Amino acid sequence: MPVPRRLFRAPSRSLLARLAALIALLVGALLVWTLSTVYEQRKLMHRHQAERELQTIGRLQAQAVADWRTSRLADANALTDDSLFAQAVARWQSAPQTEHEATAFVQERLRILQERARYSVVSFVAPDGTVSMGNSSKTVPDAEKKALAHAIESAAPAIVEPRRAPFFAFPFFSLMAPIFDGTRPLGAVWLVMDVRTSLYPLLSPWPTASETAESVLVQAQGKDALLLTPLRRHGELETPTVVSASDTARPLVQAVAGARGLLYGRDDRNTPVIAVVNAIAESPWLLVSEIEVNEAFGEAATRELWVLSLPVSAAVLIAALLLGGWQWRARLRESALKDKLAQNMQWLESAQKAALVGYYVYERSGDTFTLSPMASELFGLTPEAPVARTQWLAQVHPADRAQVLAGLDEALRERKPLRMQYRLVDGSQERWVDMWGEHDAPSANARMTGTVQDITERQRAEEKLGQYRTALEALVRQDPMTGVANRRALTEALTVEWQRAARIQAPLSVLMIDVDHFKAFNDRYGHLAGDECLRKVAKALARTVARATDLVARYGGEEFAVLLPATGRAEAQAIAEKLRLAVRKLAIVHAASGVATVVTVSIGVATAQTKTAMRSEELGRAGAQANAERESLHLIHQADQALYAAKEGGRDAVVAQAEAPSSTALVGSGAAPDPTVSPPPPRST
Ligand SMILES: Nc1nc2c(ncn2[C@@H]2O[C@H](COP(=O)(O)OP(=O)(O)OP(=O)(O)O)[C@@H](O)[C@H]2O)c(=O)[nH]1
Repeated sequence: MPVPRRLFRAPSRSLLARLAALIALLVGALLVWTLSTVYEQRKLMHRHQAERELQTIGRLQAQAVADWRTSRLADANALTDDSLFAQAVARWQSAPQTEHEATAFVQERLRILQERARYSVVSFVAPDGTVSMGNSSKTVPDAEKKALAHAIESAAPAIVEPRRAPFFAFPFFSLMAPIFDGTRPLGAVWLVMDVRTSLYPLLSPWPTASETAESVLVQAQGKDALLLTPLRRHGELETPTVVSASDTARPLVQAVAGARGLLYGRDDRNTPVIAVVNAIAESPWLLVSEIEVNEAFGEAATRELWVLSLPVSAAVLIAALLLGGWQWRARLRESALKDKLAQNMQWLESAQKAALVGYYVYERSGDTFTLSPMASELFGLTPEAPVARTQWLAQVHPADRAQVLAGLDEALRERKPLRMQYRLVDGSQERWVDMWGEHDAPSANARMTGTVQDITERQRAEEKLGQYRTALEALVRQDPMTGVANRRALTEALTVEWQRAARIQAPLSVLMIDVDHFKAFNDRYGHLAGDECLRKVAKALARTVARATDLVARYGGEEFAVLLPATGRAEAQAIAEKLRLAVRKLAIVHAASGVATVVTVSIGVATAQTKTAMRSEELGRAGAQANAERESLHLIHQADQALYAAKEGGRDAVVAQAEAPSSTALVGSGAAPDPTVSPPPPRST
């Protein structure tokens, strides 16, 4: 029955593996995309956070600087607005030698101011710039002189921006607080503050221990930026430091140019920085707070990268573990399969040994056989080494070699399955093998694989069985008492011979032989003697018929029949006569016979002149068989009638059936021709 084709075919393993790889790739890409998006968002968040922090710091520092500056101005204003102090100064100036009280008052006031507000220098400076009181006695520097003049002129404190000057060993910030006696300028109080301990600390507080964050105060000098406080990396300002306006990338320059708030730029080392610019209220100062971009959120970005790479690493680790596990499982399965295969091979080997079956591979390219151990044992060759065709052929029985070689060549040439049985030479013995072979799929190097089985025992058993069968068949067709053929054998043989005779248009004769007065013989000599008599008669008959194709049969009781193929009427009669005489010659005493003193036989002869072969063929195979059986019986009947006539004629005689008036009457119609003698009366028994 044809196997129905499956509508759905299970996908192959390689397709599944490719699909899994594609899905893994897509999942990986999605994961990377998600993580990179999250990373970018978090990076932005950190940037905003850093920017906010910087803005807050800048604002706080600017406020502190503004407060500081306001305080200084407040101190100066307080002096300028202090009329008592101005009067005391006026008195002191008018009579410095005598106005001790005024002098002391001025000195005390200045001392208190210095100690309270921690000024480095608090001196009174005459309008010409000479320090006339306090812990200095020199002329103030030029900048202070200018400020003094400006302060007197504007009647308000004047500021000299922070700087370093040879007058002091430290960078300082100074104010000139003008003192007036009414409208007359008396001079000014010079307030000097060491900015290292007062102003600088206001610029240094950062919430984190930053390495690159710094704040610097700048002031416009034309279009350039003048540094009022030092850059952290550059140390103390020894000389006025000016950053050129051409250096537009620097936040300091951008601040001077008017930029405020948050901006990005590069520092003097061209390192990207983020800066915030705050103007100091009521002053020309600008506070620029900056930090390297990398420090502001580079680390956070790196940290984020690390954090976000964790899921990726975990995924990769899990994937690696899964892959490893899968590989491990595959290895285990492979090893289990190998064990199973080895076991199966062992079983196969054992089964092959038990069944005496081996297998082989025949490589056409090299004309070699590779034999399994069992096959090698069968052929008596070395196992597992390729065997040349000639070597293999040498093991085949010489009588079978040509046929075996032709069979193999034909199978190879016509790509047919191989099937042959042949003998092998096994020392002095012969062994039979059954060899099967199938071709592999078409390829350049044609291969044939197959089995070879030792069938010697089977062959022997079959031979024996054949012998038994033949013997049995002979027994079935043999009369056990006399040893000649029985009635069944006669009937079969007669049908066959009749057909042959009809085919070759040869005559066929049948003799019916009956022992005369055998009842009387039995009665006289007993049944055992009767049996012996029958055996002797049968032997005599069998001995007397000449040809191998003649068949002597015991038809029943004391009656025998002889089938004489290709024997005409006259010849049959002659043979019948010889048989009759042969029985007589036995000389078996029969005192009770009314015919003779010895046992005699009567013989009826019937001959079929088969001119009807054509007609028989026309009947067809089954019809011819039935016709043959019918005509055979008819022939026997005719012989029997002739025998009857012989008995009637006095016994110990041969009577032939009468010549047939026409051949058709004999074979086709079933109507029996008349015998030469008139119909005999029933035989006496
Ligand atoms: N001993 C012995 N007798 C047999 C055997 N078969 C048949 N008979 C006997 O053969 C005898 C045949 O007798 P009948 O048929 O009357 O014929 P007949 O006495 O031979 O007389 P005719 O045939 O007329 O000459 C019978 O008595 C049978 O019992 C056998 O196998 N052995």
